[in-house]
Amino acid sequence: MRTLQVDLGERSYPIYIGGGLLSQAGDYFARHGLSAKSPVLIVTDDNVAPLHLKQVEESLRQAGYSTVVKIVPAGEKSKSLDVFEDVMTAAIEGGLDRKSAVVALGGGVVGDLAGFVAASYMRGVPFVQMPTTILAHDSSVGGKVAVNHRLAKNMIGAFYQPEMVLYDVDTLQTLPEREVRAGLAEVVKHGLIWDEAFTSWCREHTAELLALDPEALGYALTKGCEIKAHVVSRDERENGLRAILNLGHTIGHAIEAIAGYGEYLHGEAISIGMAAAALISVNRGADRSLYEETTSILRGFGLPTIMPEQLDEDKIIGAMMHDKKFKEQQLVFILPKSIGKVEIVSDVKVEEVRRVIRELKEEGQHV
Ligand SMILES: NC(=O)c1ccc[n+]([C@@H]2O[C@H](COP(=O)([O-])OP(=O)(O)OC[C@H]3O[C@@H](n4cnc5c(N)ncnc54)[C@H](O)[C@@H]3O)[C@@H](O)[C@H]2O)c1
Ligand SMILES: O=C(O)C(=O)C[C@@H](O)[C@H](O)[C@H](O)COP(=O)(O)O
Ligand SMILES: [Zn+2]
Repeated sequence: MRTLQVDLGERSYPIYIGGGLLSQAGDYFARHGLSAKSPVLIVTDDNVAPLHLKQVEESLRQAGYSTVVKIVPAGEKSKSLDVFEDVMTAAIEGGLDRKSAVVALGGGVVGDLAGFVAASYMRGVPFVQMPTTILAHDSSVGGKVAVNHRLAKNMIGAFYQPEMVLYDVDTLQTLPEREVRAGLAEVVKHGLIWDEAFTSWCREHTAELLALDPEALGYALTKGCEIKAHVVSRDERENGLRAILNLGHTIGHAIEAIAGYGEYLHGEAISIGMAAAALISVNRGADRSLYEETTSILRGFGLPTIMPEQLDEDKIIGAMMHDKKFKEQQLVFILPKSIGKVEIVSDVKVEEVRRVIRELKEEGQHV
């Protein structure tokens, strides 16, 4: 078991990464002083519930906690105000009080949704992340919680940090292959923004990661969490540095919104976005090898790097303008400088984006 720390100055919280952690949930709750006198709300989805809910409930019960469970439909569509209201209803009907904890047991969808409930219920109650996807090594750390609006991703949300992250990596063995690939996109992102050596390691261990080799996966997720924790610890509310975690997201979020939530998985959309960001850098003078290396790593994980023909250029641009990264009339892009290094750029012109959308569509015609 490894423990990392997110250090926010006034407070800090741990990320526990290891096997068998869900069946020790109750002990961790007690150790972190979470109240056993108030009911705990476990939010999960209908894929995760049959796999992992029982052990969490059992462990909490043994430690003296009573639980209320809300199971939401699996998938991105559950990051909505409607489902948010359903979870709130479960919290009120379940008698949660200000000392109650909300647990997110699942992937990034459940984490973002339950986190926003925790931030809002009675203006904020304790929150615990129990991630069960590879992608959630990213989403469970750092306190960004949100639901989507029809027009834009993560539009309604808050910064709300958990009490702890309990990452039981044993759960990952049941992930469908497409989710494994999509989750690894954020692992690769962490390498591309911060650590050239880790990016090379990911390339060299692609097969082990795709095969869910516990040792390789444990290393990659610890490294990914470490990079994320480090960045968030330096800039919790995205006043500067934290924006680098958005590599690939300017275009990626637009793809998710215009295609209809869930059509492209988050990891798939940001993979295309990372290819686009590298190509913008190349069009601005970087060596073409930057784009080629980036896309070859992503393709190695079976991730998409071309722009699907059916995605309308004007709609992508329109959706980008609704994103949080469009501010003061400027589009903020994270552009790679070299593998492992990025810069935050706010002078990317819409014409440059149109150009890469077309170029990435043309790439598709050659495959
Ligand atoms: N808050 C953040 O900082 C942050 C960071 C990255 C991504 N996100 C958000 O995270 C979301 C994507 O997260 P995700 O990819 O985990 O999606 P997800 O939560 O939809 O999970 C993916 C799928 O895997 C299933 N699943 C989950 N755990 C499983 C397991 N152990 N075994 C079998 N199936 C399992 C789920 O039911 C779902 O169908 C997006 O909404 C994205 O915007 C947020
Ligand atoms: O934690 C962050 O900061 C990130 O940007 C991580 C991203 O992977 C994640 O998808 C995040 O939800 C995007 O944030 P947003 O502010 O662009 O909605
Ligand atoms: Zn992301």
